[in-house]
Amino acid sequence: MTSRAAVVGAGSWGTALANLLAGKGIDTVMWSYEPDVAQAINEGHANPKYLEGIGLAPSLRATTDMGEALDGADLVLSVSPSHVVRQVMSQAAPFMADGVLLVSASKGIENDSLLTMDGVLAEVLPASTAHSACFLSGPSFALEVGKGFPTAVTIASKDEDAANRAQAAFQTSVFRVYTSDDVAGVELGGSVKNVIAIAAGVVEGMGFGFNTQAALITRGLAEITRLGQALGADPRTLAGLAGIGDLMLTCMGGLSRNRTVGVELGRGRSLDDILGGMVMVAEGVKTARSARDLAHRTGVEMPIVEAVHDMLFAGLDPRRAVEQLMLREPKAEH
Ligand SMILES: NC(=O)c1ccc[n+]([C@@H]2O[C@H](COP(=O)([O-])OP(=O)(O)OC[C@H]3O[C@@H](n4cnc5c(N)ncnc54)[C@H](O)[C@@H]3O)[C@@H](O)[C@H]2O)c1
Ligand SMILES: O=P(O)(O)OC[C@H](O)CO
Repeated sequence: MTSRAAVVGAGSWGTALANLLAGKGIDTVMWSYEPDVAQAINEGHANPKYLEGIGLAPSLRATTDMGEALDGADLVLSVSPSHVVRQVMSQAAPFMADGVLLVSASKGIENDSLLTMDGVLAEVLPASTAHSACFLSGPSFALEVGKGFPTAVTIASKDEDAANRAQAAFQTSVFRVYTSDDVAGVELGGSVKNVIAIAAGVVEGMGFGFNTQAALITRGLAEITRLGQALGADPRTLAGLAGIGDLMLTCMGGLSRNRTVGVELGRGRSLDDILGGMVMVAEGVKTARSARDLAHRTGVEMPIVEAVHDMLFAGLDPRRAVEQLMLREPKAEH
């Protein structure tokens, strides 16, 4: 049973999950990159920068000292933006005790290495810790978890006992946790849906309607499933919470940062301008590069991912992108 948790990352998701653990009576300490965030959590029991309007458990503490955050922890939650996970968890590794339960809740594919977080963590953590690592994903806006809205997620691990322990640590009456042994499916579903959500936002920003959204979500899932299968994922995972579940939430939910980036792109704003005005991370932007590169490497056709990449990084006009997708060579659906 988990008695002491360290949450490495004090953004929206780290704060919501740390608050959930602390609310269960687990002694929980967060590591924050930003001193003002740690101060707000310790003194105001709130994180207004990343989780506005949510009061936090008074027992929840935060520090910028990694050793202090990890001291005595039997569960470590890695929940930084994916492009800094390698660096942050390398810093955390020397403070992690043998046999610690490592849970990762970040969603993304690293540029260049093209690794999802399981691959990144395997390179920076001891083999035994990485082998039993768990990956939490599914349709879960931090703000709604913070408000206690009923939510369901999947935790995948190659180690069944570790998955069961992580399930027990996070399960509450409003946070239902399923287990899975399909790490690849859970990781790829959670990462590539962010790229499709940017496309869904573009469609919204251009003023199109439900027909276009439904087509995009369905064909987006086909791309995710094709890539997943090429990389060893179980297609049933992609038909579950970490696949279609999270894809629907992120493509349709107004709280999504990725969808918001797309809406603004569709309205004609430049990427630099959009990102310059955002405090939080939109993982789909960097993952668009990685997903496109993975598609090329595996020979998997991913035209929506390709279009998002080109709108973000190659100046493709959204109107032209839609036209190109609609006028691809006619084909059978499956
Ligand atoms: N927010 C959500 O609703 C949600 C839900 C599920 C999964 N996730 C995933 O959780 C991960 C974390 O996202 P978030 O939403 O909590 O982040 P966020 O955008 O709310 O906050 C960004 C965090 O990154 C930190 N940071 C910035 N630069 C850093 C650096 N150089 N080194 C270390 N830390 C740095 C900031 O201090 C802050 O804690 C992402 O992979 C995201 O996809 C988020
Ligand atoms: O706000 P987004 O787009 O980063 O999505 C957050 C979560 O991944 C939803 O499950």
